[in-house]
Amino acid sequence: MVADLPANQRAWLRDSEPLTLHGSTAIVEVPNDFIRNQIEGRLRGTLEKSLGEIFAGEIRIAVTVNPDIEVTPDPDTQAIMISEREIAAADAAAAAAREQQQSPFPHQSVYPPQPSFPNQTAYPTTSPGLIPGVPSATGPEETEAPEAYAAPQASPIPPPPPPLTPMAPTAREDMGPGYGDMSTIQPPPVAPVDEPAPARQLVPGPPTRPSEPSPNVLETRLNPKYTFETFVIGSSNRFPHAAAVAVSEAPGKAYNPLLVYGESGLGKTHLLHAIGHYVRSLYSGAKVRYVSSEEFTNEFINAIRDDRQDRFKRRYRDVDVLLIDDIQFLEGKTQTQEEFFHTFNTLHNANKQIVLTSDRPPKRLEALEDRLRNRFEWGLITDVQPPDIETRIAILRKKAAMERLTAPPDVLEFIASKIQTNIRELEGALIRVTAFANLNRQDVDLTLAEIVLKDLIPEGGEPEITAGLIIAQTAAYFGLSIDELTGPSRGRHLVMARQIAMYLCRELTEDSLPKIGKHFGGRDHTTVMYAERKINQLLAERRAVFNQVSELTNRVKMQARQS
Ligand SMILES: Nc1ncnc2c1ncn2[C@@H]1O[C@H](COP(=O)(O)OP(=O)(O)OP(=O)(O)O)[C@@H](O)[C@H]1O
Repeated sequence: MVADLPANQRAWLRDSEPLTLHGSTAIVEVPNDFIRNQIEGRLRGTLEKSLGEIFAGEIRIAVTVNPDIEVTPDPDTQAIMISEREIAAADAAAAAAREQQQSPFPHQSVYPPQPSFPNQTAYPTTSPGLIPGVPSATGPEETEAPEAYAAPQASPIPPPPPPLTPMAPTAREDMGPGYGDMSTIQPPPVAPVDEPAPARQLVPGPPTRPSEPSPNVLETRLNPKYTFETFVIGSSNRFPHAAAVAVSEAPGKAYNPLLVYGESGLGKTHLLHAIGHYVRSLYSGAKVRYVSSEEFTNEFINAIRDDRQDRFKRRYRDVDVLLIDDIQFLEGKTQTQEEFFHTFNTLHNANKQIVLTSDRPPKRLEALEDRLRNRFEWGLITDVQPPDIETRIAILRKKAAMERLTAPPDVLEFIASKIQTNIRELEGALIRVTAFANLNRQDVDLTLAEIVLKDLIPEGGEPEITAGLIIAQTAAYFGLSIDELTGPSRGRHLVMARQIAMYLCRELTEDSLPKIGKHFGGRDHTTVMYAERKINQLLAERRAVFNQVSELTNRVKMQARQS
């Protein structure tokens, strides 16, 4: 099939190297952005079909740029048009490859090569963590201040990667010395761009010092705890982790977009934030923006309402890395999809990195426009799976060390054996067990863990729990009306009840932070984050809170089973 390609298209493959086959994704390295764009824009379908036939199954291509690959010069003409001799040689090579059912790439004799991944282990040994500046809610008034993170701490930095090239080089420059006159090549189809992204170059540099907050540090809204350093790698997430590291080290070059999908609580958001931190630690001044697609939608609606679309556009198009969480929420929202389509095009055309997460692969995002779904498939798609028991134990161990929670290995193993899918629940169980021990001035042991987890994990499977049920039960438990619980009042008693209800929504439902905020009178997602963190902390400090949370959990679960 490759032999049937026009000569200029075969030229793009000539210097491409198949790197590894991971599941159904074939990773291909190319020397520069131009060739990547050509392969992604024009050859993807052909190559995927060809590989699909060879491997007798569906194969996706992910193209990454490796500037170390030498572009082979054409010795005769120094032009893109390949000579008859080369065509014949390429044909012969391709035919041989076909015969051997090996590689569709003209210059590769063995496919797939040994599994490997670029830059897999290189990430900072010290987190470029940001310091949380969260206010405490001790006064009579509710503290609903959104999470505000101060400047990053100075930390040792890894050796800087090579500078990123400015985006949008001319095709001629980008093809390298061997291609000579490019006039015969048609540029790849370029998506419409509303506004060009500013041409800025990311320069590797030292991390920002705390005394010198970088201009956009508050804008990034990254959770300081979600770094690569705190991310436990196991077989369930090795590939998405490696891909996340690769895009952080070479934003806009490695895979663009990178899309990570998987079920709730498996670390997708953690990876997004980790990319943000790592990019910021490697490239000083890099503009990184994290947003959930629900917030994107809300901000877009507000921008239209307030007639501030220009500001909105600038906010999302003038970035080096856009991290967008839970894109499934764009489904069915036509106008927001339209806006995101243009945002995506502007960034992608400018070689700015886009990373997306979703609860499903793009193919299954049925209520998404084809053109958007199609773009999501341009780069690398990878999934996170539920962790195996070893990874679950390692996550608990790390969490215990980070939060200074003492729990012996048999207890960690017990918790890990009981909670098998959602890592958020896994962490929640550890916090509850250690909090219970703390309140009773007891050591954490298996008997205690069994008691606590018995309440948490009922026999006979999990009933479906909704935010509405939690709100109704919490209101009744505290003698409040639902309107009071979800309304604007900030009396101390109300605030605690509301924060417990938010915490339970986070623990017992799969609703996202913005969605939970919506259930509580349209509060911001950062208010929900704050409530979750505060109740987690109070569980270990105040017996009353522990008891209230435990009793309410039981009531909610019992009610859910009955309905
Ligand atoms: N591999 C991991 N190592 C350490 N912690 C992890 C790992 N995976 C997930 N976690 C932790 O589990 C919790 C849930 O993860 P996260 O919020 O990233 O999940 P998610 O896939 O984005 O879920 P959702 O789709 O519901 O938003 C977080 O506290 C996160 O730090």
